[in-house]
Amino acid sequence: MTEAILETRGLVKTYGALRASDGITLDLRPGEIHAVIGPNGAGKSTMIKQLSGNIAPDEGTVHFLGKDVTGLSTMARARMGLARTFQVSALAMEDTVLQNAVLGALGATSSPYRFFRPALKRAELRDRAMAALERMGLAGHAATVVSELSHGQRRQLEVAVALTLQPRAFLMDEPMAGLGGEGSQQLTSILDRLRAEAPILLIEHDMDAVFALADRISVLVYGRIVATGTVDEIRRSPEVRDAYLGDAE
Ligand SMILES: Nc1ncnc2c1ncn2[C@@H]1O[C@H](COP(=O)(O)OP(=O)(O)OP(=O)(O)O)[C@@H](O)[C@H]1O
Repeated sequence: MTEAILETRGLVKTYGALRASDGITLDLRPGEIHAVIGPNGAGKSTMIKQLSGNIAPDEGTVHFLGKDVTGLSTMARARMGLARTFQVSALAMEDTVLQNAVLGALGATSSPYRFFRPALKRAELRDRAMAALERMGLAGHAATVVSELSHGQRRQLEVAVALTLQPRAFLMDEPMAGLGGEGSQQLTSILDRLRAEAPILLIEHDMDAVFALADRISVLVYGRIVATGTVDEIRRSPEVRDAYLGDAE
């Protein structure tokens, strides 16, 4: 079996009597998009926060690149190459596209004295930032202030900022939210290409995007994974239809 890039085993997170994560075991393999779907309140965000390190599980482990990272901070995981995007837009709206990308690249450097680096190093950061912008088709907007970008372009910039981290895996929480049809189609084709760079764990309500992109889908209901399979397997599963898809098709 291919070795997983990211893996959870038996994650449990409780809030009072509520088991928001109830023994979640799943993995993310090289080159894939693994989508996690489920009704509102199923525990998708709680799960992804445990993967990124924003909250600690009560039980269970998270392994990234073969290392147990359960006790590591979000920053330590990010420096290992775990990139989280889209939960809350972290862009500086009054700065330019390039300034945002440079800040992202700066965040990826590990020295605590990074703000005192000589100008020469800054040129490296700038090059890395420009390369990421070029790959997202934003090089022509490098000098544009972020608040002037369209919604879809901001999402592209968020991906570019994540790319400056030279990520080994992406965690994406509802990237299609708030995008119109054209915007989600554009982002869908970007994510489609991005999986070759690093696999993507994708939480998404837009089922068109999920069915178009996912190599595997896991269905989360009341904090438990009730099924994992290919798009066809999940579409055909009566259990999944009952639990989640309902009248979606
Ligand atoms: N900090 C918290 N304190 C108490 N309860 C919480 C907390 N965070 C989440 N919950 C509860 O845990 C459950 C799972 O929430 P979570 O946000 O993970 O679900 P979700 O699947 O991401 O939902 P949505 O699709 O609506 O974003 C919900 O019942 C929620 O009310």
